[in-house]
Amino acid sequence: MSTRDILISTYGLTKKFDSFTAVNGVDLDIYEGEVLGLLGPNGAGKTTLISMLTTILPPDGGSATVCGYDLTKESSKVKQMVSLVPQDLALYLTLTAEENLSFFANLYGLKGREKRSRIKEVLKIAQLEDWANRKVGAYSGGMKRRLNLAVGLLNRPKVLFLDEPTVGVDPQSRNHIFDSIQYLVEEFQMTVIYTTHYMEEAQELCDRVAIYDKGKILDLEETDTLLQKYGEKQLVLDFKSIPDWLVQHISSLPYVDSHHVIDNKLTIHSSNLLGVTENVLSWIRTNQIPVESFNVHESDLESVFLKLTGKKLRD
Ligand SMILES: Nc1ncnc2c1ncn2[C@@H]1O[C@H](COP(=O)(O)OP(=O)(O)OP(=O)(O)O)[C@@H](O)[C@H]1O
Repeated sequence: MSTRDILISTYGLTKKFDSFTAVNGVDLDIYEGEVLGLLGPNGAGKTTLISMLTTILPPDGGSATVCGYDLTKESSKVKQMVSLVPQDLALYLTLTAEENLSFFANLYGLKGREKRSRIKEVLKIAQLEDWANRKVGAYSGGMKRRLNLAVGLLNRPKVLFLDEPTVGVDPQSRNHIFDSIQYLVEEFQMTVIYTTHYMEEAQELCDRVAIYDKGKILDLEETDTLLQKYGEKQLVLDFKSIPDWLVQHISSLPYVDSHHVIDNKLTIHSSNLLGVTENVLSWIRTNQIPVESFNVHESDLESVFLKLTGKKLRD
């Protein structure tokens, strides 16, 4: 349990579109200065949840506080504390990055020296200083996303919501986005809520990950804890053909928790991947059973998601 301050709390937060419930009674505490991953497939309701927390959509049920302010009764205060970097790009392609930022800075009421220094600051964070005077139409998809992030930082939010910021982004820009997030947390103790359906990103970037599906949080823990609770480590062996006696004997070997056979592929689950691999391979060698190939799979958030929902993240 963290001793850090809770910055956002939701209680039964709900959003419906006609008879369809997109967010279904979400209870959630988010700590100050953490990067929280909201990991779920397309259509899980991630955008809808963060749209409510940034006052873009009104909830239909439940309640929430953001930075101590009530989400519905004090929505204008909440608005000053948060920023949402949306999936869709809201940029003017015929203007330069600096002109785009100037336009959005005006909307935030920034003026004069403060406006100029804020624009400089966000261009630096997004690592776009060298491109500041180029028309955005000439930018790559990844650079546009970084500029979108820069726009979202103009009001120096306490809480930054990033909605799938790396979809369709080249690896270099993805790394820039990750660097920017780490800088924001270290330099400004910013709280970041990061939605994604890429488990590698959640695993790499986030302090805690909420496994989210069908508008519900199924579990929320540090990544390592999720992996320990639900992760499956597997040894997969491919044979030309599998003798029945082999399958019958395999469960009696040390560290074999469970196993199954599909076609000529034997999958063994174990909490001790090294132990099971040594034992199974040694037994197979002793019995001179020809193996076509073998693979070991460490547990990852994909297997956590599979365990909790019965389906893959990107079906
Ligand atoms: N304005 C709307 N009217 C009706 N249904 C909506 C609306 N907005 C979202 N939905 C539905 O709510 C569900 C959740 O959508 P949401 O965009 O929140 O999911 P998501 O997890 O962010 O996925 P994606 O990454 O695909 O956007 C989807 O089934 C979507 O079709």
